[in-house]
Amino acid sequence: MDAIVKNFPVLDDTSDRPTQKEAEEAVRVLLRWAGEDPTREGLRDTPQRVVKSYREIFGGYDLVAEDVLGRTFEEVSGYDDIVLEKDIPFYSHCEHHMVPIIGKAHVAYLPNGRVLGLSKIARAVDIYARRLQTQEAMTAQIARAIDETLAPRGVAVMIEAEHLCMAMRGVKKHGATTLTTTFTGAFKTEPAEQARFMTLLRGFK
Ligand SMILES: Nc1nc2c(ncn2[C@@H]2O[C@H](COP(=O)(O)OP(=O)(O)OP(=O)(O)O)[C@@H](O)[C@H]2O)c(=O)[nH]1
Ligand SMILES: [Zn+2]
Repeated sequence: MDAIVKNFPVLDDTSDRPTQKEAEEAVRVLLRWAGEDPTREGLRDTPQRVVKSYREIFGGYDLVAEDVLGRTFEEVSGYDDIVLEKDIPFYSHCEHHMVPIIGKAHVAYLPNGRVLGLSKIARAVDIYARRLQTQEAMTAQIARAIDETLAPRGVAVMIEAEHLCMAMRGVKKHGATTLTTTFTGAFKTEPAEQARFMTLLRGFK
């Protein structure tokens, strides 16, 4: 599992990164390759816009989920039962085709004294979504980041998503959904806890 969970090989030395101008030139090359004229009025600012947009949708490479998840607190009157954040919408891009993956993440954990700010779970989901991904890796990465930062009694992550590389091209199966899960701790070792996670997900759909 370690290979796919490991943080992405984000460039250590930022000087290895192409400049904004080089990235814009790459977009111009793709436009010409597709048969377009990048100098026509409608496309003149497109390379700049694409790079700006990529900066946002691939912004997860510059962020560390563990930093976000590090903000925890324990004043919850002894609450120690399941916390489930469901239907967290996300947009990612598959690493094979760089085409969108559109889905929802459901994330639960069993606290061990400390809890996470609710928004931090969604922020962590976004950090991993805003990288090139496989759904399996993204699921495992979210679970591992929460597991290692919060040290809860267990983490359960389910992702359901549509891969546009399967819908708009290739096999063209629009509407097919992929489900992936990662369980750690009690969710992995105790079937009853895993069943409770599933029931809570189904129960409120
Ligand atoms: N397991 C997994 N596969 C994915 C994911 N996203 C895309 N893929 C698959 O990655 C595979 C890449 O297959 P290749 O044969 O190398 O590429 P391709 O010729 O473009 O394949 P087709 O999509 O079948 O046309 C395809 O089967 C995709 O459906 C993902 O998140 N997880
Ligand atoms: Zn793909």
